[in-house]
Amino acid sequence: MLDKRIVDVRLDQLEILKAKNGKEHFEKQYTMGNLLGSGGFGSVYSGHRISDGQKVAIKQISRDRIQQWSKMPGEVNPVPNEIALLQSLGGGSGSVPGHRGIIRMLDWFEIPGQEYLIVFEKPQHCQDLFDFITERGALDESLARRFLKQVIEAVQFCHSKGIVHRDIKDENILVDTRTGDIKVIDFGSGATLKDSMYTDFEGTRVYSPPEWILYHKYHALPLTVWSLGVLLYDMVCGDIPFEQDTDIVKAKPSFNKRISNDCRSLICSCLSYNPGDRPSLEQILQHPWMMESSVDNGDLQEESKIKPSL
Ligand SMILES: Nc1ncnc2c1ncn2[C@@H]1O[C@H](COP(=O)(O)OP(=O)(O)OP(=O)(O)O)[C@@H](O)[C@H]1O
Repeated sequence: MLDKRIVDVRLDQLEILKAKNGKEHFEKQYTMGNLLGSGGFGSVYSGHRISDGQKVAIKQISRDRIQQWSKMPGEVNPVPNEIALLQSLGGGSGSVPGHRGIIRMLDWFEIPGQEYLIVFEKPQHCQDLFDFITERGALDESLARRFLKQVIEAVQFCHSKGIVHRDIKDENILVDTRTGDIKVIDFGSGATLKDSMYTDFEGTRVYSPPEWILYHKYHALPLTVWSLGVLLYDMVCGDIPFEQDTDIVKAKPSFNKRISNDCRSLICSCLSYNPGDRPSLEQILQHPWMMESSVDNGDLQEESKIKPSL
């Protein structure tokens, strides 16, 4: 005969599942609007929270696209790794304080057998950095510095929480076009930070370092720093430095724009062929180019006067 306590616990778990799961439960709280973007792992829609009208972004990930699952405290079933990482970074119902440079997960839902819906804050006046650069062309160095500094601070926060993003790139950075504040998004390729070697990678190949292309191995910090080098080049030159594997493994970016020697030296040191020759995040922040003064709290629209195309 079944122990009554076990039956009660199972029924409690069922109640939790019923409360958390299901499209109906989602639809009572949120509405879904236009497609904002889609990528390898899912589609992202705009939407709003019914209770207060707050604008949100809703990421829909179909179950069969999910590669990594995690056990999360308080959850009966494993959840997509992305949800577990976002929760550790202060999202969802967790009590961990978040970081202003990292997108906040507000909620998530499982649609059993089909998909997951992750609800994010949607900053006002935001545009991803890929579109921002596509519209404006290469950014001036002071704006690139301002963005890079914020990205590094967000990445440092992730590392302090034991998480590595592994897909830092322009498409995964949202810019508030009024204030110049940025938020890192898309932890779908992230992982727990460890000192040992990684042999799996779901990030973006053109942002990945020679050691991944050649040997399918890398350490978290040099991988991150390489991607920051690609990102900085992309911001100041208007496009990424390498398209082909053969160019990545040469690790010799050629510069099609006039940029300062200090900026060039920082890019080249992040894009060092040997992972051990790349600077740490702290060393990047101390680099002479990063130390140059820029209008840190300035209004982005003020700066945009330089480029009347906006
Ligand atoms: N919180 C958000 N607020 C506003 N826009 C967002 C938000 N999250 C994502 N987007 C938009 O949706 C796009 C895709 O988001 P995201 O990178 O998380 O999805 P993905 O399916 O993992 O994409 P990929 O596979 O290309 O990395 C982003 O580039 C951005 O333009």
